[in-house]
Amino acid sequence: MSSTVRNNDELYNRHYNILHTRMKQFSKSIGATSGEVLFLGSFVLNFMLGKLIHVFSSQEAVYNYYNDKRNILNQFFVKKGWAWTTVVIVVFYILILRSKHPKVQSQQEKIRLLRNGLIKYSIMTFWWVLFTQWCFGLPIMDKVFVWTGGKCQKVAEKELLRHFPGALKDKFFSPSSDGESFEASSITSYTCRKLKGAWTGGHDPSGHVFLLVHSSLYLFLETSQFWGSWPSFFGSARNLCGKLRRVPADQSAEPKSKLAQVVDFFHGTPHFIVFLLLSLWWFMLLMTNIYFHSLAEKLVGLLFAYAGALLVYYLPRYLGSSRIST
Ligand SMILES: CCCCCCCC/C=C\CCCCCCCC(=O)SCCNC(=O)CCNC(=O)[C@H](O)C(C)(C)COP(=O)(O)O
Ligand SMILES: Nc1ncnc2c1ncn2[C@@H]1O[C@H](COP(=O)(O)O)[C@@H](OP(=O)(O)O)[C@H]1O
Repeated sequence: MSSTVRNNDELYNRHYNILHTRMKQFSKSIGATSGEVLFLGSFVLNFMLGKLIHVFSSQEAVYNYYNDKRNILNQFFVKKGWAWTTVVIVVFYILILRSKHPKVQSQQEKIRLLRNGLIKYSIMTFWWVLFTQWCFGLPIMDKVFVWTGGKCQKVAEKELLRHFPGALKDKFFSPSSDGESFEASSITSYTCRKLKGAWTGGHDPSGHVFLLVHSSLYLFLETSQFWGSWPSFFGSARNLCGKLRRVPADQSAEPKSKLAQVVDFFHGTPHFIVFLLLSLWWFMLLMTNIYFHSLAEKLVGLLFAYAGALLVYYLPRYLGSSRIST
């Protein structure tokens, strides 16, 4: 080996060790593992990557299928994002309970796991509801918008009469200064969209950024307690691909159907389904970061998503609570 290559290797190892030690120190100081710090940080990376792509892409690349709000990934997955997250966590728990994982052997362990899982799911669901759906009136994201001067404007009278008949119209809406349309500051963004109004004038935190980061943090922090290692994860995936491609040597023996092999794989690797959804959420977050909202609005969505995970997963660790242990 030449001395230049050896020097480079030594330099690389030294830098790697410094980075590794710093990372460990930082993780320890905030009560998280190195993997968690990387995962939490990946959303900031996504944010910066989105900005860079937006700035450096040509117009043709900036306008495409993924910034069409009607694209199927947005309408069928993200817009029902909490429901998909719920489906995945339920399937994950079923697989873990059936997998004879060393952490869930006895009946007592299973009950404790389910109880803790349900408590954390309920709090995370409640936080999602408060931010995006309802918070003793308007959801938090819409409250922020209205408090910063935002309104639902340019609502045509025809639309209004269709959805707000009679006295309801006067309760919520007043005529705009243009004299041709109506406006309101106490209806949700959802209602405004239904009325084909313009949701403008305030700081509008990104619901998409919130939902995608909130769901990802929940799935990651909830399932990481059962994580094995990357080599075994990829090993299982490679193994499955090999089995699906291979023609059985003994043609006379009853071969396992491909479907049965895939089912076996999901049983043995319950994290795979979580991995799939996390990949989709990360990709859709990148699309939101490239094409939608202002930087500040996305940052507020991100901070509210971090807040939920801090409350449910890090605060108990910090307080040394044993009631909702992860
Ligand atoms: C130990 C196991 C723990 C898991 C326990 C699970 C228990 C489940 C219990 C029973 C199952 C019942 C079935 C429940 C179904 C799931 C509940 C839901 O999530 S229903 C709501 C689905 N809706 C969504 O997902 C909507 C997501 N969309 C939004 O929040 C917003 O559209 C937006 C923030 C993405 C954007 O807002 P916009 O205004 O810009 O469109
Ligand atoms: N990744 C994505 N793909 C497609 N549309 C997206 C998107 N992220 C955000 N949007 C759209 O951008 C708008 C603002 O999103 P949000 O406030 O939730 O961050 C929403 O439009 P609509 O409300 O008209 O559906 C939403 O559908």
